[in-house]
Amino acid sequence: MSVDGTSATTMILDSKSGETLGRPFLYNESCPDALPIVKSIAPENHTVCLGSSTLCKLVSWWNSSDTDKGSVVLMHQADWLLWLLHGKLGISDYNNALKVGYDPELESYPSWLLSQPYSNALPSVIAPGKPIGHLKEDITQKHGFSNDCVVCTGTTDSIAAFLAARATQPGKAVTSLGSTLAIKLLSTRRIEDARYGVYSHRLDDKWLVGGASNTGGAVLRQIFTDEQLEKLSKQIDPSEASPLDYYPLQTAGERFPVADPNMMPRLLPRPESDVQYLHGILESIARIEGKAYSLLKGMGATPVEEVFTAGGGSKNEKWIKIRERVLGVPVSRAIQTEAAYGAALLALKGMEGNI
Ligand SMILES: Nc1ncnc2c1ncn2[C@@H]1O[C@H](COP(=O)(O)OP(=O)(O)O)[C@@H](O)[C@H]1O
Ligand SMILES: O=C(CO)[C@H](O)[C@H](O)COP(=O)(O)O
Repeated sequence: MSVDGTSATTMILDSKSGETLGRPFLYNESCPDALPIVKSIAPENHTVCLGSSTLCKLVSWWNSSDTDKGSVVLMHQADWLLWLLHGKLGISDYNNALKVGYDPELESYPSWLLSQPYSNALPSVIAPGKPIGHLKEDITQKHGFSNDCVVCTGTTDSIAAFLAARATQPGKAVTSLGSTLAIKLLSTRRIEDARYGVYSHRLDDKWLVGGASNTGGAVLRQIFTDEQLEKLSKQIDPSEASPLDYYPLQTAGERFPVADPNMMPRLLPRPESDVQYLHGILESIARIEGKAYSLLKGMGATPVEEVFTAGGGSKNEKWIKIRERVLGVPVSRAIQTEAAYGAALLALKGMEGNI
């Protein structure tokens, strides 16, 4: 069994009682108060040098909480859910731990992080899909699971979506069109630059390069119901380029392909026709996606050759055609569009490798 969760969704717990110390920090939440401190200890433009990084959330909590800090542990959303299943506190994977500063190439935390006063709060890190232990007995009995059910380390939601798409060759990519737009491009070369919200996750001996924008389905849901999206999309001609130019965001702040905490949403002027309005929004999100893939190519990543689509937006065939026109490469719906399918494949891989 394994779990995927939104990257950088962060919880601080008492490492003795397991009680949470304060509220969780959500994946797209920014802690600008901590950014100057993090930039002063990390290498220039390192992945953690984003206000929404897990390390910024840890530093912000550490410097603002009056809680006794003698026994605290940081956990990510997936780590915490898995802990409820296996009962071993403080274990993470090198995908979820990337944004707190773990180096998946060195397979360790860097010295500039281990020398910090909060380094004892950092979780131990193993590869995704590695067995941690059996399900807790109360869980097994309550839910009728087999006694030999093993819980494995997890990953982040957009990496799980990539795994679900079963893309294995460099140049293949998965765009997750969920609440947000998250991009994962399989590359032989690792790249990162916090100025653009670009980072690389390790996938065995290759790199999943990309980032996560704050644009995406959550903006659509603010304006249209899913039923309206389906009805209005049927009336869109995807071969026609929309003249409308938006930057669809729910609130101020963008993470990728531009890291700007002050970027304002742009969703006006609104035309009379809802069909034209939706067309403009879908096309504008496609342009952001295209800018992201061009940025990754310009930074030296393997150029994108084909894009598979995951998430709720993958059901929109007209949007897929708009994106194919804007990106200039084949775009299709992934064979499995649910990230959870990728988490299941990770658990299967973990068990096959350990039987
Ligand atoms: N027909 C559609 N066209 C475009 N987007 C859609 C359509 N139906 C649902 N969505 C979008 O899919 C999103 C939900 O996708 P999902 O992958 O479940 O998101 P998440 O897991 O990030 O919450 C919603 O924000 C919604 O706007
Ligand atoms: O936007 C998000 C969720 O919708 C997360 O940031 C997403 O997990 C992307 O992060 P990562 O690239 O580390 O998987």
